[in-house]
Formats: sequence, C-alpha cells, structure tokens
Amino acid sequence: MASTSATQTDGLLLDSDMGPEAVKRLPAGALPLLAARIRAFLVEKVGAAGGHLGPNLGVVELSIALHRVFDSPWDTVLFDIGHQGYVHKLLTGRAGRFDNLRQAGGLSGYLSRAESSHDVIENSHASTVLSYADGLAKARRLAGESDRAVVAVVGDGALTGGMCWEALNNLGAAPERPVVIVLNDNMRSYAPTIGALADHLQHLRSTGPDSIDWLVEAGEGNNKPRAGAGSDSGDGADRVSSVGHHRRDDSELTGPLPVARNLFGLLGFAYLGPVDGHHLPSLEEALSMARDLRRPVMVHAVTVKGRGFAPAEGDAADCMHAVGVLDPATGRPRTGGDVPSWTSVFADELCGLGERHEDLVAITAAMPGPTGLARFGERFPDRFFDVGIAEQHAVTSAAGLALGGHHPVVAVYATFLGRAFDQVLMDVALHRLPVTFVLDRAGVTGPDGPSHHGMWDLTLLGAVPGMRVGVPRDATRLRELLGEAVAHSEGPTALRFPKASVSADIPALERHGPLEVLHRSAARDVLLVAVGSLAGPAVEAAQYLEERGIGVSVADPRWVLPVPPELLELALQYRLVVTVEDNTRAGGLGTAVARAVADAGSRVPVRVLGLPGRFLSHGTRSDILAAAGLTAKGIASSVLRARADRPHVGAGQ
Ligand SMILES: Cc1ncc(C[n+]2csc(CCOP(=O)(O)OP(=O)(O)O)c2C)c(N)n1
Ligand SMILES: CC(=O)[C@@H](O)[C@H](O)COP(=O)(O)O
Ligand SMILES: [Mg+2]
Repeated sequence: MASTSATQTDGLLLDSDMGPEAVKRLPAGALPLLAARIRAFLVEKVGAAGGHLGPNLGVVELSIALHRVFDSPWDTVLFDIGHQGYVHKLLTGRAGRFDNLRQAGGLSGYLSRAESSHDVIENSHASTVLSYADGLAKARRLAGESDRAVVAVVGDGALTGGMCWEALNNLGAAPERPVVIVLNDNMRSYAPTIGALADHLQHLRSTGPDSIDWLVEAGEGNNKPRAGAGSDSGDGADRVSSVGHHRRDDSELTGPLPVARNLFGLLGFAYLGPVDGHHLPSLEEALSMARDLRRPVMVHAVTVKGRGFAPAEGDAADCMHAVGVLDPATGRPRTGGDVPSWTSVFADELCGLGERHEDLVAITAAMPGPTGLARFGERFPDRFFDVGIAEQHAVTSAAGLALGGHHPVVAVYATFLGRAFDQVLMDVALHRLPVTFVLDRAGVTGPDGPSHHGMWDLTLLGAVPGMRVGVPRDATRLRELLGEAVAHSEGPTALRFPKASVSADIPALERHGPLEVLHRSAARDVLLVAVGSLAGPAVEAAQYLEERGIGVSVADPRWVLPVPPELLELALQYRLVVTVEDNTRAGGLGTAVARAVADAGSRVPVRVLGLPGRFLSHGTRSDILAAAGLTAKGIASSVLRARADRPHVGAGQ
C-alpha cells in the first residue's frame, strides 16, 4: 500500500470542500492520521467558540467509518440530537466553516438541511432518530428504493428515551426494512447513563461476543444450538478487534442468522458487537456486514466521550459534554464570571427547602448537573431520582410520588417540557397533584438554535387547568416563588427562568396580592406588564419614557398564569397596556391578559410584546432578544408606536 505523506493527508483531508468521496479514497493507513487531525481541529475550533466537545471527540472514528461504508446522501445517515455531528460536518465539506460555529449566520451546532444534503434531522431533542429511520425506511420501500441504506446513530443516553422503544418495537418486527442502528455507547449522557438498559449494555460490553449465545438458527427454526461466537469454538470466528467484534465467513451472511441472546436480538435485530468504536478496521467490518445483511441490525459501538483530549476524557462531571470558550492547551474555561446563574440560585434554595420539607423529592431526566439538582441529590440521595432521558416518565413518575404523599420538583429545560405535555396535563393536572416544574433555559437560549429556545412553555402551561405559573424577575423572587410553589398543595405549579446570569434585584414599590409594582407613574397612560427577567429592561424603558413626558407604570405579576385578578384590576385603570415576555407571542401571558381585559368588557388596548411565532435560528441570547424588540430600547419604541396608533384612547375605556 503506498504510504501517504502527512502533507498529502493534511492537504487533502481537512480542506473546506473535503467530502465523503475523499474519505473513501484514503488508504486505511492514512485514517489514524486523519482521526488525529480531526481531534486537533475539534479542540481548536470548539475551544475557540464553545460547543459539544466531548461527544464529538468520541465519534471521530465512527463518523469516518460511516462515511467510508455508506454513500451519503444516497444512503441516509441520521444522528440523534445532532450535537455529535461536527465530525460528520467536517467529512461533508464544511471544514472551512467552523470559525463561526453556533454564531448567528454561522455553522449550526446541530444538523441543518440548509447547510448540506447530508444533514436530515434538525431537532436537537433526544430519542427521535429511530422513529425517523422507521419512517424513512418505509418511504424507501414504497419507492422501490430499499437499496438505499437508512442508518441511525443513537447514543446510550438517548436509548433510555421512550420514543426509542416505540420505534424498536416497529423496526424489529419488519425484517423487510433493513435499518442499520448504530448504538454509540459511551456509557454517559451528561452523567453516567442510568437504569436497567445501562446495566444490560455493561453486560454486553464486559462479556463480549460470548454474551451472544447463538440460541437457534433463524429461518428453518432448527434448534441446533451453536457455541458462543467469538469464543474458541473453532467455527472460524476470529476476533477483529480488542473489544470483541467477531467475524463470520461469507456463507453465514447468506444463511439464516442466529438470534443473539440480548435485548436487541430478542426484539428481532441482528446484533453486531460490541465493537471497539475507536478501531477503524473493526468499525468498517461491522458496518459493512450490517449494510450487507439487508435486515434490521444493531451495531453496538463502544466509545469514549472526550476521547483523545485528556481534560475531557478525565472530566468526571460530564466529559466536556457542552463547553464554553476553552484554553485548548489545558481545557480550562477562559470565561466564567462570578455572577451566579439562575440555576445556581435555584440549586441552593432547593437544598434549603429540602431541609425544611421532608416531603420534597427531586427528579431529573439525565441532567442533574445542568438543572442544578446534583446538589440536592448529594444532600438527599434517597429523595433524588435520575430517570434517564425520559421526560414523559419523569412527569408521570412524579405524579406517582405525589399520589404517595410527596411534593416532587421536576427540573427540566423548558424546551424539553413539550415532550411531556400530555403527562403534565392528564397525569398531573387532571388529578390536581402538587408537582412543581422548574423550567431552566426558558425563553431564548441562543447558540443551541431553534429546538433549544424555551419559548413555548407559557403557551403550553397557560392551557393547563389548575396550573399556576410563576416567573421570577430576580434571585429574591426566585427564592420566594420556589417557596410558595412547594407550599402549594392544591395542584401543579411551574417556575421558569432563562439561561443567563441572574438579574440584579429589583425592589417592589407596592404589592397587590401576588403582583408587585416596580415603577409607578401618576399619569395612568401606560401599564407595562413585565414577565420575569424582562422586568429590568421594562423599568429602564419606563424611566426613558417618563423623561419624555409619558406616564408609564411597570407591574410584575410574579404568578403570571392564570392572570391574577389584581393584574386585571390594575390594567383597567390605564389607557394602554403593553405586556413583555420571553415567550412566543402566540398564546403566552400577553394573550391571556388581552383575553381577560376583553372578557371584562373593557376596550383598553393591549399590545403584546414577545418572540415571533416562528423558529429562531442560533445566535447570542442578547442579539436575538434585541431583534425581537425585547430590550429597554425596543420596549420603549413599541410603547411609542402603540400610543401613536391609539392617541385618543382614554383611561378605562
Ligand atoms: C428530550 C431531550 N432531553 C434532554 C436533552 C439534553 N441532552 C442533550 S445531549 C444529552 C445526552 C445524550 O446522551 P447520549 O444520547 O448518550 O449521547 P452522547 O452525548 O453520549 O453522545 C442530553 C440529555 C435533549 N437533547 N433532549
Ligand atoms: C444538546 C443539549 O441538549 C444540551 O447539551 C444543550 O447544548 C444545552 O446545553 P446548556 O446546558 O449549555 O444549555
Ligand atoms: Mg452517551
């Protein structure tokens, strides 16, 4: 085999237009150098911009092998979540675009059909990939294109999500639809993956192919047992890699397939593995076999999250799952102010409440660290539950805990609550159960793009009978509202706060029930109703307008949904009401206030300020809020425009 010089490899492989064909043409001997170059590239670019470093370092060889064995985009290679798609992007002509990774107008941190025909799933919510694969495989078969492979890459964490098992139930029963599932098993979500599935994967990893007791040959159904493949059964099996992928001679590919005695084999999948997910020859062998089997198959690849970058591999917390700007030499964060985050205020307060309320329990869906529940779990291990990436289960399990006399706190990112809306509505609210939902990353999150903005929770929760939604404007109100929420036993409550440094405290001038007045004008011109952290910009806007002779008062309802009667009473005293929320305008607080004012028979105009009713691309939180007019300047401009539209409306009309 001709040796490939480093220069040629370097020059050829990470050019901005390098595509899968170039990767296929590479001699096997050049691949370790390609992998090393990709790792160095990832550390440099993700260290400079922030992003998902650990997950992508773990799939370098897997992504190379996928693009050498399959012909994307003729074959479809799907990634679950897509946070581990950087290497795929590098191998599909986008190496030159990583300098503005996750920045407005730049490369998305997830897959993007606008970027490439090689990208399919844009949704970053976990556990969807097998269902997409099921649908695509059906479409390929109906089009007579079953020769186009459908490959689904799913993580061990995502496999704890219920949707995966709904899809496996369908895929395993359809031998005529040859979906290739690639399980990227790095034993972690953020933290180590929990549950019986994780235990089963550990069994498969630790016992190697001998764990595959070839029970019976498929097809004729004869019951001739076969020795464990990969052992010294003398059946010609030989290990291709250290982890234990075994090799069968070609005759076995055409003959009836044995059934592996493991979860996937018993569900109808051929099982190939465990394969060393960093050993390229084994990966290419297993993926080629999977491709040629022409039936549903699970390739179990064992990888290391953060592989090849010591600070990530050794990071016990989360293997640098998602990082900010780093020093590539040390892996240490370059930024990181000392202003506490909303999450840290919540984490501390919940621990304090846990001391005072023995009925308090906490539930996370595989995100103890990012949601702040890890501290509660360390303090109260018996009252803390990580259920895996399983928000639907988290919510209904919380309902069960509430039925058992506890007050569960379910902490999830706001965007992921949508996954469990039916459970919130029918398993919790219908039974009027005391469950508190704490929605972190509410509103615009920024670099994680459209499926990560938490911009629909007020709309969803506003439709839930008996649900009370609190939105703190600062740390003091977060502590107050959390205490009020866990003391509320007549039904569910929810609190939401953004991915940001916590806002400076804004004292109240007056208190009317749950509502606080933050800025009072003698003239009852305009009432600004500010939701949560937008109170600061609203007060700033009011001060700006007051200097220009326009009387603006600012109210913070604190408990925003259902609309407090005190808010309606106040609104009816003004000539114009303007609501401001970090939520889609479609059906949030503003819509509820407008409806309450109309239902009261009043003609006071209500102008709703919020996020536009469309998907918002990635960028910084501040830029996206500014573009939506949700800054002091934007709010002031909107008030001026609203007044100009209705110059003569009197108070209380
Ligand atoms: C429904 C949902 N819940 C939570 C998350 C947050 N999240 C992003 S990546 C991740 C861990 C995924 O673990 P795994 O599937 O094993 O992939 P890995 O990061 O290990 O490659 C989680 C929980 C999500 N994207 N979707
Ligand atoms: C992919 C995923 O869902 C998260 O890892 C996402 O990147 C949010 O991370 P933050 O915790 O930085 O908001
Ligand atoms: Mg994982």
